[in-house]
Amino acid sequence: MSTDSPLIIALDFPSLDAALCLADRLDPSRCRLKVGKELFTRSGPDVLEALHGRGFEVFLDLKFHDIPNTVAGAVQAAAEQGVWMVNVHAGGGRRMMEAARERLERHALATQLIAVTVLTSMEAADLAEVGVSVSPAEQVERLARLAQDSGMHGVVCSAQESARLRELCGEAFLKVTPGIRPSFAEAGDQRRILSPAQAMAAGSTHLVVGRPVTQAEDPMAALAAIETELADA
Ligand SMILES: O=C(O)c1cc(=O)[nH]c(=O)n1[C@@H]1O[C@H](COP(=O)(O)O)[C@@H](O)[C@H]1O
Repeated sequence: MSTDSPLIIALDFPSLDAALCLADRLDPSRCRLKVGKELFTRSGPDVLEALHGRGFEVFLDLKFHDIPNTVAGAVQAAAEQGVWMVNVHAGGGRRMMEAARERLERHALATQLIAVTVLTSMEAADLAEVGVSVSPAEQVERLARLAQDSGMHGVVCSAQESARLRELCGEAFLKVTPGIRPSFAEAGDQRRILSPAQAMAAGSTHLVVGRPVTQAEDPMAALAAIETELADA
């Protein structure tokens, strides 16, 4: 089932059972689901089959970062399992991203391919420690431009950078933004955060929301509260 909703719920769970328990409380016409490293490492492709079988579109968030041939093969493997979206790290460079895009095209695979810029948990001091002396915003701009030049459909960035990337890369270039905190949620380990309504106003095309929904007593009510915040904006 395809949905118009910008919401992607991050299924960050340690087991297939726990993930499906949450998925069964959500509605594929109102959100997509994201499968990340912990869940995929534990469950393998079974989780993709189970979620597709329930009608969800799936973002496989494994943030591939390796030599071009290895990443191209991994992206092809993800796309052949029917995922809606897959990601790589823009820091892997132009040749890596181009190889991934070419591989999808060669096999006529329609999966959305996006690149992570600077993780939303990172701030200037974290970048400085890994030898990047510019601000997170500047580094995001640089990597987003490179990602677009390398044929990516969009990027993962903080919603705080969406407005600038809309100017720089256009409306159609996807801006998938984690670090979303509705009014009822805590920041936790995220650093560069915005509310759902602020993120959409800034030009985010998709909002990744994890704990505010998955840890809620009533996840569907939390999702509905986010929809209300978006509708009232
Ligand atoms: O690629 C991602 O999805 C991602 C990139 C990023 O920069 N920051 C980030 O938080 N994420 C993911 O987005 C989700 C955010 O979850 P919450 O912080 O619980 O809302 C997690 O699954 C992260 O792995």
